[in-house]
This record gives sequence, C-alpha cells and structure tokens, in this order.
Amino acid sequence: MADEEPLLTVRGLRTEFPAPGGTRAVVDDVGFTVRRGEVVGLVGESGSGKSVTAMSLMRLVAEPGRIAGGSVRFADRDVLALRRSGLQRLRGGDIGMIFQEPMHSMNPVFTIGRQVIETLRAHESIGRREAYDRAVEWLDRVGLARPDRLMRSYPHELSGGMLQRAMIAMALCCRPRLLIADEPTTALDVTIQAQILDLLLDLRDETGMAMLFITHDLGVVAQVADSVLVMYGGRIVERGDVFSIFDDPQHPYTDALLRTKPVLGQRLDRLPTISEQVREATLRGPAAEEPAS
Ligand SMILES: Nc1ncnc2c1ncn2[C@@H]1O[C@H](COP(=O)(O)OP(=O)(O)OP(=O)(O)O)[C@@H](O)[C@H]1O
Repeated sequence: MADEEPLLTVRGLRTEFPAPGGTRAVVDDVGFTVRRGEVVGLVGESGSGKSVTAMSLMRLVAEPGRIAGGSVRFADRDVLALRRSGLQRLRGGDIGMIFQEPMHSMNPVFTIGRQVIETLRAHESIGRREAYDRAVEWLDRVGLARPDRLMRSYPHELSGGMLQRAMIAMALCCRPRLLIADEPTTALDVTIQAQILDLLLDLRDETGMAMLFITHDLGVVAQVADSVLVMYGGRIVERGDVFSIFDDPQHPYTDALLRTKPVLGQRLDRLPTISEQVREATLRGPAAEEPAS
C-alpha cells in the first residue's frame, strides 16, 4: 500500500480573507496527503484554520474568503479546476462531509427521509424504493431508533444529537472514498460517540474509506488516527504518525497541547491556547516540512 498513489494530495494551499490593509492567509502553505484507508487527524487550537482547510478542499469557502494558491488533487481530479458539475459529483459522492453544525447540511423544509433519498439518487442510479430502503438502513446504522418513522420527520423535530447522526448517515450513504469530518462527534454523548467512531472504523475496514478527521479531542485522535497534522496559525507545524506525535512531540505547541494529559475518550471542548511566550517561539519556528512522497 505504501507505493499506492495518495487519494488526496494537497500542496501549498493558501486561503485568504480580507483584513485591514490587505488580506490575511488563514490557511498558509498547507500540504499533506491522505491515502486510501488512512485516517488523518487534524488538530489545533480554535481559529488555527482547520475548518477553513476542510472547506477549501471542497471549494466551499464562502465569500469574501478565497483560495489564493496551491493545488488539491483527489484521485485523478484537479479539484480546484473542476467545473460546477464535477464538483457536485464529488461533494457528497466520492467525498462525504460532516460539519460541526448539522443544519449546514440539512434543509429545514424537507423531511430527513427525502434528504437522504435525494443524496443517494443524486449520486447513484437507483430507484426510489431501493433508495428508501438504503436510507432506512443508514439511519439504523448510525444508531437512530425507529428509522422508518424518522424518515417522515423534519429536522426541527430531532434533538441535536439525532440530527448530527442523521447528517452522518447522509454523509456515509453513498459510501464515500474520503470522509472529511469536522468535529463529527463533539455534540454527542460518550456512548453514541463510541458507536459512531466504531462505525467509521468499520467502514474504513470494509470499503477502504479514508478520513480527514478534525477534532479537539486528543482521546479521539489516539483512538482513530493513523497520522496527525498539528495546525497552528494557519500552518501545519507538526506532522507524523500518531505514536511519534504522542510520544515525542517536536513543536512547542504540540508539547503544550499534550501536557494537558488527555484521557482516552475524555472530552476537551477547546484545545488550550498557548501562552504568549510559546506563541512567540512558535511563530519564529519553521513550518513542518512535508515528507517527499
Ligand atoms: N468568513 C470569515 N471571514 C473572516 N475570517 C474568517 C472567516 N471564516 C474564518 N475566518 C478566520 O479564519 C481563521 C481560521 O478559522 P477556522 O474556523 O478554520 O478555525 P478552526 O481551527 O477550525 O477553529 P475551531 O476549532 O474553533 O473550529 C480564524 O482566525 C477565523 O477568524
């Protein structure tokens, strides 16, 4: 598998927002790869650029933000050059997305069932009956009780946790080759969280689904990730396999992060913001070199 072409290759990605006196790069020279079946954890304090990175990969950065440079390749496709139809096929089909805020992916005026069915039928040529059955099956797989009844419910009728799981079902129903998951389980209680993580890892084993997993929870990273990217101030400041990052952090921010001693499964709402002193050292330090692949 080591010789296999990466599924996702990101190089020199730069995303800017207007700022007083010009622009500010909130994603700055970001590069990494994700291989088939690999789970890459993306960690970093609040505001470090994790979500904007994820949105940039899918070209979902809202105006006035813009991708100012770099390249994103998914399999044989140049994502930054795709036309609208190509992008639509990619989003929700080959690449599934789970956002922090479920209402971003849900339309409040349509039932849950209609939305899962439409997602399935937009990406696969299947009839209504088959799509209905598969939608029910996915709602069941994410642990939602009475899925047939839920099919007829509207988003506002579901609790936050149920909605989150419905969104996860929607992201997974087309069996994506890559799942971009931004804090997918943060809103869920610990039991459901464990169930969803097991489901994601099962899918990885069954289908080779790769994941870019953004989280504040280092316990979750230890549990699911093969490799880790640490982001700070828009740049990747440390990268490596999960064991070396946890055992021997090289960057002051990673070290500060790990000194909070996360316990497996323990929830951290926010990664710590490091002290000004460490911040100074960090800003002077180089970005983590990307290994030649
Ligand atoms: N629409 C916007 N306009 C201006 N700046 C923005 C916009 N969206 C994001 N940013 C800025 O981009 C930076 C990175 O934000 P991003 O949401 O990617 O951080 P994050 O690491 O995902 O944080 P969190 O963990 O809190 O979600 C932040 O400084 C944020 O203020």
